[in-house]
Amino acid sequence: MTTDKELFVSAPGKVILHGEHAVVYGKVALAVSLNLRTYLRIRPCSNNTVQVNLPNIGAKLSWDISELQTLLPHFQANLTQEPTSPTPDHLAILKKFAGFAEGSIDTQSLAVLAFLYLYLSICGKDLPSLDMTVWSQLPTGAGLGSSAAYSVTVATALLTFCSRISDPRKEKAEMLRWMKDELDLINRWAFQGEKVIHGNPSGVDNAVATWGGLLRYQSGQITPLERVSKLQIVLTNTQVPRSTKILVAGVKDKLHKFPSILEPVLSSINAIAEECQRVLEDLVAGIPGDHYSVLEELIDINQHHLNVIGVGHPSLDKVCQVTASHGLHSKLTGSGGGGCAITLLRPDVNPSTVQEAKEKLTDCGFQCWETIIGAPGVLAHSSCSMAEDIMKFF
Ligand SMILES: Nc1ncnc2c1ncn2[C@@H]1O[C@H](COP(=O)(O)OP(=O)(O)O)[C@@H](O)[C@H]1O
Ligand SMILES: C[C@@](O)(CCOP(=O)(O)O)CC(=O)O
Ligand SMILES: [Mg+2]
Repeated sequence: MTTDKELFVSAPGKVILHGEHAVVYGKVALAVSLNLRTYLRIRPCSNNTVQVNLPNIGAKLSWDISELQTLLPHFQANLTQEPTSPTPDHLAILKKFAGFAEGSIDTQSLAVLAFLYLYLSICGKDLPSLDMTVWSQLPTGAGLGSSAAYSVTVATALLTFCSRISDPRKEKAEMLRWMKDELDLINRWAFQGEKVIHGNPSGVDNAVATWGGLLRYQSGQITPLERVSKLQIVLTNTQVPRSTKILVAGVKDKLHKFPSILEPVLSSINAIAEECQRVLEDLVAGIPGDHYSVLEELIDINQHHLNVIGVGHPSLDKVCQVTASHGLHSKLTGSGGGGCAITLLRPDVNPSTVQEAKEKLTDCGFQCWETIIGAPGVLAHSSCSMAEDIMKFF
């Protein structure tokens, strides 16, 4: 257990350029981290309780260690070094313990279950008394990977707190990060947290939140794409709430109902992601070509495919119409069904065109902002290095 009083960790949200939903079925996804982060503070308590404060979802809970210890017999297998998957029995036990009625689980309660699962699995040898607060710059449930940033910060904090990985603050390094093998362990535990929240996640979201930057992801294979050009995008939040778990389940049902119709669509989405990577690499290599026209066409085709698999929404169609009327191309990002869309900006785009499109989108009740992509993955922070405008939430 770390001796220092309190530890801060943070992890970025993400946008998926191409490959959402198809990546759940082993296809390629291209995803990039955002400069919006989730922050977590963890500190030891001396009152034999575990206190969890989640202001973004209005949850504040506390349990006695003695109560939590009654659950340990069900988590013995988890005490191995290897991250273990939550089973239906684990989730039923945790729902009952947390007082959540079976079947009535809203996505917000899933955060509590994910914490309990990770706490009992990672710290099970000697349950520590602790106080944890998580606050995020990311809108939750909007397709920006808030669940993954949450799972990565919780896994990182618990692994560091229980000395399962090193405490980077002791290394006095410039950027407080972990070694590759420790980041890999963080990512694999965070994936277990995503399984509680998403049901059947691909792992792309927690990979981006852990490693940061732009990466290619396919069936657990993570390929950082440092040598590709940075894209300028506008993020639009339709503010339409939705649950990734429900949307991912819906695609699974449709795929089982129409396999010969849906499988070619998923394969086409895979080809779009591959072609996008090729174009981005040509861009950075200075190979001549109308690269941005191709990138725009890929965005349009993929958006139509995402509608076909059932994860579109009228609000997302509206974003596409408004931006298209300004010569810009957009697609949903993340699980869809509302949430966020991305719009590609050409380097030579007229700033007034972008401003007009953003004003029209705002008039539709959407929230939109230009964003910087490629932020670092999970980081540790000393209290004194935390920005004041973040610290006010802790
Ligand atoms: N800052 C946070 N605090 C607490 N829970 C969070 C936070 N961010 C995300 N979550 C959990 O993740 C859920 C949203 O996950 P999901 O439906 O996958 O949407 P997305 O990952 O696109 O934001 C929330 O309902 C909550 O359970
Ligand atoms: C739809 C999916 O491909 C991405 C989900 O992203 P988000 O939770 O909506 O940010 C699911 C997954 O890859 O786990
Ligand atoms: Mg999610």
